[in-house]
Amino acid sequence: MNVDIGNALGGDLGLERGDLDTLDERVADAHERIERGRARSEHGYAALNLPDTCDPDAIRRAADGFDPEHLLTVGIGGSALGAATLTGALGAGVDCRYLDNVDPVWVRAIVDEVDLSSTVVNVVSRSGTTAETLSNFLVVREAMEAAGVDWTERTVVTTGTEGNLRSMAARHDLPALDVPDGVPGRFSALSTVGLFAAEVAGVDLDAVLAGAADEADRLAGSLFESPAYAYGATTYALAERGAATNAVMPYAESLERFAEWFAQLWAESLGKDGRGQTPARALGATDQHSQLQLYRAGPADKLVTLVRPRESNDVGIPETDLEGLSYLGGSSLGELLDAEFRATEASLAAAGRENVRIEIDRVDERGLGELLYGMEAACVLYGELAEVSTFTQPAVEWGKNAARGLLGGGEFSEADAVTEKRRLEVE
Ligand SMILES: O=P(O)(O)OC[C@H]1O[C@H](O)[C@H](O)[C@@H](O)[C@@H]1O
Repeated sequence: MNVDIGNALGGDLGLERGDLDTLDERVADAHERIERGRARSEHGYAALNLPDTCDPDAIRRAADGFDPEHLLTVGIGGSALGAATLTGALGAGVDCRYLDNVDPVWVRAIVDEVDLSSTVVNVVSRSGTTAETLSNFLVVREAMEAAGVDWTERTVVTTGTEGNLRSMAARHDLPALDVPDGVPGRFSALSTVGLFAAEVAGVDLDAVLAGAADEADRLAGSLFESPAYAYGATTYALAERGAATNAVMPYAESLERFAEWFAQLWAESLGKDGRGQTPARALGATDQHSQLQLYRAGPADKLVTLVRPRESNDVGIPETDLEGLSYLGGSSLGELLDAEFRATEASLAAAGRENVRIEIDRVDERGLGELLYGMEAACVLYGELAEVSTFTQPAVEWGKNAARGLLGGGEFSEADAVTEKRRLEVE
């Protein structure tokens, strides 16, 4: 992964090279703290050891013998987005669907659409208690029974060492993968959680982990020596100067889910104590024709993160004698995309709007391993610099408790707030 922070300097928010030189002393301290956490496998920091600790053979064993047409991953948040990112970018072999919402119309449509007799279901929940995931799984299980499909033959469970799902796996003798200790959901893409779906979809897990390991080897005590830390430190420094939003804009359709995964990582990890940076999702070149207006000419409170592969397959643009379009003929869609990318980057910089360029060589296993690991390490560094508790999500838990209380799942004081809702209705 290559990170170019040149356009983060000298813009409207006033970040200069000297500021980064000063910040670098704090990066050195933060790096030491991170390395200490990794050495002791502390909660959260353990995620940065996954390139070494993840056992791809265990994942391959769990997937062995399945050759499905469809893979239905039932999970939400960190239990779906890592897998969705990897299979969205790399998994061409199998139709991968993610039941990560409980919209009844949508769930019913998916369950009706797939051939359940040729589907593998991976139910994923670290806690084993997430209402959306368990409810969706019960719906899928019932649909399989109704279709005469033995769900116990087609279900793989990924969960913690205890909880409802673990007991169900034991009761029905289902293949079960462990969510590793100390790895929060949004940092679990490079574990059993993200990699089972990838394996079923034909992704080379060793190459993903090798890419991640390369990025891990590049963590160092200076932001100028580590691409991941360059990104983490720069985003932090810009946020401190008013970059309240970080718009992540991959220039590859296959990386669209990456922006979604990044949004959870950044929002849930860093949105604490009145601090944080709002992740926005954009896609190049499509969103040049919509959101870019705001990014270039709206409030100067944003950073745009442009992400792209350096190489990809290309499609030639046929010659045309249509007036005014002949310049396109003989060129290619790849050249057009590249020109759009560089033009957007320059247009933001010319308007004083900070942007960062992140590149991987290709959208392949190694590139995705580098990118996912690099962003996780960047996030952990940002959290250290901002002094927030990166690996917790109390605000999310509050909402979960309130919903559970409303559904009669126990006494939760948070549910009381629902009845106290302020109203000012206009009809
Ligand atoms: O894996 P689970 O325990 O089902 O959790 C799934 C998701 O639920 C919560 O809302 C957390 O905030 C997320 O970080 C987590 O990824």
